[in-house]
Amino acid sequence: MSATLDIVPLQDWINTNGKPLMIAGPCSAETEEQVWETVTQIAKEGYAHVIRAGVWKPRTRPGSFEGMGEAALPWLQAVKKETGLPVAVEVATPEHIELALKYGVDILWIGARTTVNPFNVQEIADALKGVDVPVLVKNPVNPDVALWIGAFERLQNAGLKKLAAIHRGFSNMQETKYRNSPMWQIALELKRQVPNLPLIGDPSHMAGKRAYLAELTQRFLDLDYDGLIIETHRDPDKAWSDASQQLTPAALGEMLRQLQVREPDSADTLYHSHMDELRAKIDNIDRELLEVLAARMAIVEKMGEYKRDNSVTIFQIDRWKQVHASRAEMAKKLGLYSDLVEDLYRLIHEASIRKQTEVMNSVSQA
Ligand SMILES: O=C(O)C(=O)C[C@]1(C(=O)O)C=C[C@@H](O)C=C1
Repeated sequence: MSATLDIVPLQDWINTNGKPLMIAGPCSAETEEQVWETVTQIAKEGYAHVIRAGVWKPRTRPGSFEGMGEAALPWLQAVKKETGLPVAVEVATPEHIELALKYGVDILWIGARTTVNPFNVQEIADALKGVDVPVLVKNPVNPDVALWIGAFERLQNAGLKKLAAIHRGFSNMQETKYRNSPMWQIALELKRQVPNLPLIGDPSHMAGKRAYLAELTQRFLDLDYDGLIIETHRDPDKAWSDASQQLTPAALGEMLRQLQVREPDSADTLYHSHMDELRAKIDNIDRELLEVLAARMAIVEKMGEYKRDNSVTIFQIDRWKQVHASRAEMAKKLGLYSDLVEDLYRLIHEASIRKQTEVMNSVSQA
């Protein structure tokens, strides 16, 4: 599947001089002074193209700081005037949109907990009809590419063309290294289905801890993301929200300087001729791989016919356990990722069962 969206390229609405878009700012706008100090330090560092700050905060449980609301918007207006940097805030309701636009907010984003709900997204889209403002959409908390794309389609139907996606990771049940699981394949699938949609990485919410910010940011850059949104606070440990994932504007500058920014392609012809050779090899290997898979499937089909004609069940647990275990052993010896081979055989087994079910439901030729 793929979706066609009419998107204004990122560089046409924000000039980053060809560099990845960098959105930085505190998790929440807490006080006028905190916003002022944090943003002046960011501006001094010189890496940010946009300032972010949470004004309305969706919190997991009631009772924690839920944002300063409208009172914080003039503070953002003031730092925008002082630094010349555009400002971005999260919106979740038509009222938020009305207020944000009233105070000259330049970029809006829709949070992960809002993207999950098509009713909310539709309300936001309706409120934005006729407004030419860039809107960034965070991935829904559950790993559902179609739901994420659906949010863009709703905004597009309302006439919005300055759109971008933010990958902040996905909620998980158990304790994991990162607060939100990256599930890179979901974001890459979004990019495959909507290639012209800019993709921005959010290492702060993905990591949940400042110690992991650098490695995640490097991953985003290596996967050729178009930008980053990172939380930074003048005094991170005293932040009113997300204290453990923020770092000072100077520390963020230091982190960014340590990163390797690689190019999406090379101008070197030697590089291209080597790559072409290697890609031709991969093309051949993939053809062989698929031919082997087709040969396996033909045997599976034959087995289905014998099972049908002898009234034997499709699923053969003992044989399957044996296949599973022996392939895992082979994978280990070959130095292959064990989860790759496990996933592969799960898919192969599913396909075998599907094929044999088709055979069972067909009439015997005998
Ligand atoms: O060995 C069988 O009975 C098969 O049908 C083949 C196969 C497989 O794909 O390897 C498929 C289904 C069974 O559950 C076990 C194994």
